[in-house]
Amino acid sequence: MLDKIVMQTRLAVAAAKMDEPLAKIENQVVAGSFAFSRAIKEAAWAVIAECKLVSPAKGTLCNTYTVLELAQIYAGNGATAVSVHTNTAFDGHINDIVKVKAAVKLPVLCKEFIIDEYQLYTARAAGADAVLLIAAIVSDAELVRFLQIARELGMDCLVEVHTLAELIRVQQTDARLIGINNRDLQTFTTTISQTFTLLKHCEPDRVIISESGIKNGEDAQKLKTAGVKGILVGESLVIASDVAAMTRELALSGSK
Ligand SMILES: O=P(O)(O)OC[C@@H](O)[C@@H](O)c1c[nH]c2ccccc12
Repeated sequence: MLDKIVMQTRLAVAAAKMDEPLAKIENQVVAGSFAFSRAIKEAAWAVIAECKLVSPAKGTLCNTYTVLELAQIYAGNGATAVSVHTNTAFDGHINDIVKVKAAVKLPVLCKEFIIDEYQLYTARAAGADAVLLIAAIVSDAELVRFLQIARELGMDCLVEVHTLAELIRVQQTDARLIGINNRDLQTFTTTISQTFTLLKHCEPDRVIISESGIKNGEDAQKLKTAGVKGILVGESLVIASDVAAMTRELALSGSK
């Protein structure tokens, strides 16, 4: 699944570059102000709420709300930041970032499969405050380079790991924000115990976010107690019968 998405992303980036060369986008880019990491550090408990309408494994998750409506519900109910999928495998589009940024004040994370620096520029040009960098799909050299470019663009990186080997690689860089993905991107199965396992190996000065498979306030509470700074939640929010109430549950249970 991951390989297929990455391959399609490479093709999409190549096509986008032909359409709009990097030189052109570079002119439109205004540097950000690291609003994402600031919001997370200032929060006692950070909830990054994801607008995820479609998943490649499960198909349509939500057709009750648009990306914009979800972002507004999250913003009104205690979320710290909003995550917006821009990859076509999740039915996302880079313009969704533009729309969300125009409507809510919260910092926005661009949820992409970043394999080329071109995507860092398009994310920032759309207004993203942060991007996801998935350790499994980049080399060590790319990771360092992407972190550097994002910093120059005033954008934060949430660097995602799923295994101990990836965590060790990432902790050799100066990445501050590390996301432990509870989902195995090869099989798409999730278990929050992945966070408990890897947390023991995290250096104290890294800010850790637990990602995926978080079902409710009880899971959030356990993760907070274990020592993570926050959570990234998509599916449980978008399938909830009351999205606003679920957002509040996740936000409040972590601060108990
Ligand atoms: O919907 P969930 O299980 O709450 O997960 C959200 C988020 O963590 C997930 O969308 C995600 C995190 N990293 C990824 C990388 C690729 C695809 C998806 C993801």
